[in-house]
Amino acid sequence: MCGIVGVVSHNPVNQLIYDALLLLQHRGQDAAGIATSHANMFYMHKANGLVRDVFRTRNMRSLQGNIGIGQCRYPTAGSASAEEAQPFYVNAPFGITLAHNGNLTNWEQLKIEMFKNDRRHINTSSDSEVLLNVLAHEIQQATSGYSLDPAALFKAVAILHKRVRGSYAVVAQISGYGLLAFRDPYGIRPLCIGFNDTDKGTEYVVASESVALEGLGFRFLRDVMPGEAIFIDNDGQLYNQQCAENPTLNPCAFEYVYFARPDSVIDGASVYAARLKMGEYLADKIKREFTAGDIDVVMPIPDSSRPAAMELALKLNLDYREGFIKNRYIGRTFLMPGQAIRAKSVRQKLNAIGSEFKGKSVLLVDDSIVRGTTSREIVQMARDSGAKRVIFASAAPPVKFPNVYGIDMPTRNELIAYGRSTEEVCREITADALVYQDIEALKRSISDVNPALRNFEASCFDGVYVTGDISRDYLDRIEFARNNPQPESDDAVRSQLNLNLAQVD
Ligand SMILES: O=P(O)(O)OC[C@H]1O[C@H](OP(=O)(O)OP(=O)(O)O)[C@H](O)[C@@H]1O
Ligand SMILES: NC(=O)CC[C@H](N)C(=O)O
Ligand SMILES: [Mg+2]
Repeated sequence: MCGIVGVVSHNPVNQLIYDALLLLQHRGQDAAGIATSHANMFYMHKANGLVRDVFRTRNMRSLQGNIGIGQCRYPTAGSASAEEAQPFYVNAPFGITLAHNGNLTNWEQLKIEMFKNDRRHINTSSDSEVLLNVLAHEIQQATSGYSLDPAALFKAVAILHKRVRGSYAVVAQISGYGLLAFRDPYGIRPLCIGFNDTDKGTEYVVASESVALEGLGFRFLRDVMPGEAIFIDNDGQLYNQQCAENPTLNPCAFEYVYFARPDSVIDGASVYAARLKMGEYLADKIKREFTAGDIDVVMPIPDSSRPAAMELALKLNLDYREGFIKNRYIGRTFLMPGQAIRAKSVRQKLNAIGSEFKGKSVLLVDDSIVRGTTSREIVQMARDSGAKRVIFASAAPPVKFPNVYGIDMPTRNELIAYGRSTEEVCREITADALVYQDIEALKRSISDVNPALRNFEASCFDGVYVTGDISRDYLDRIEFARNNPQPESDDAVRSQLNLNLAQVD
């Protein structure tokens, strides 16, 4: 669930892109990169690590130009090696750099096609490098002569939509021309546009979340529509075109549950308001399943569950207390690579305030339970602190199915709710009782905020894959690949694990 940003300005963009990446850091903690362009030259710096660690003053100085793109990465395909940090670059046609949020489901097939038919060599196992090469090839095909116009770019994106499967929100920079941005025809991953009027003319930002626009002092213009492409030329002129034949909007429900920042608005729905609604619907269910007196106090598991837990407590007329304090220097554990570091980080990240638990029946609320890493540790911490009874509630339904659209959970067995009933999950996390949100209530939580949103990509909850091309065979294959990693990518993952352990030690 990477964060991407593209800026076209009348002034240098390096600091703007850096600031936007800091605001999108919660979407990807593994690697970060920026590519700018000036006088037909690209300047790029990317590496493994958090944004604040990747860019030194000397790197920032070298990133010249009034146009550029950036990305913070949470790997879902290929490996976590620095070679697969983004943006990616190809030198022809024109010179293109690209940053991608999402996950392609036919990238292996495309990689073979690219080599056999299009004579393009792809040097990593990143789906995003494949995506860039498809784009480059189609721009080459759509262009006649030496110059490029928006119509040719839109034609290239239209053909790309036909070749590429999966989810993709993209920003790409074309040397000497401008910034191209587009979103897959199902609108799975978010992408929005912001603008700022200056005395030199309008400048634009395209970013994964509206929080990045606001943080830069830009105003929200609109979301990029599913299948739509936007082109902003170097002079700041904006062009747009619908490039898909049957676009439909199916935003990822997990963005609203966990990934996005609560202060973002995605596809017209405030993430914060949706999380409050999740708390409200979950409270209704708890009211049905418990009697007054069963619960003394409601506590959130920081950070992401806070709005839901707060609203739930309000609806149940119960005390809301902060029983766990988060270490602000530890990142999001779910996004960390490998189970060992995730488990270690939960204890480093959260610490209980003993007095809040002693002799009480506590209702712990989290936004979701995925692998159960957090909930297992937290229930134990509550008990160690003297809780009389520990009830756990999840503002999202059980996560039972692999995700193939940009959340790194390709194997069923890693999901604690796979093949288990609610009672069995409850036993696994050693809670006294467990309540999950219902899937319909989750969807309603988002639709209530924006009634125009009726369809969602919610495959990890309901097993429905909106792109329609995900077979049982495909799921078995990605599961096998994850359980039997190639020796090279094994090394890359190990070195990344060490790097992340060094960060948290
Ligand atoms: O069942 P699990 O596999 O543990 O995954 C779910 C947990 O991971 C996330 O927290 P995270 O620490 O990533 O980030 P947060 O601070 O935004 O809550 C999420 O909010 C849950 O707490
Ligand atoms: N989470 C994402 O958006 C990942 C982008 C891309 N699939 C990668 O692995 O780099
Ligand atoms: Mg959490």
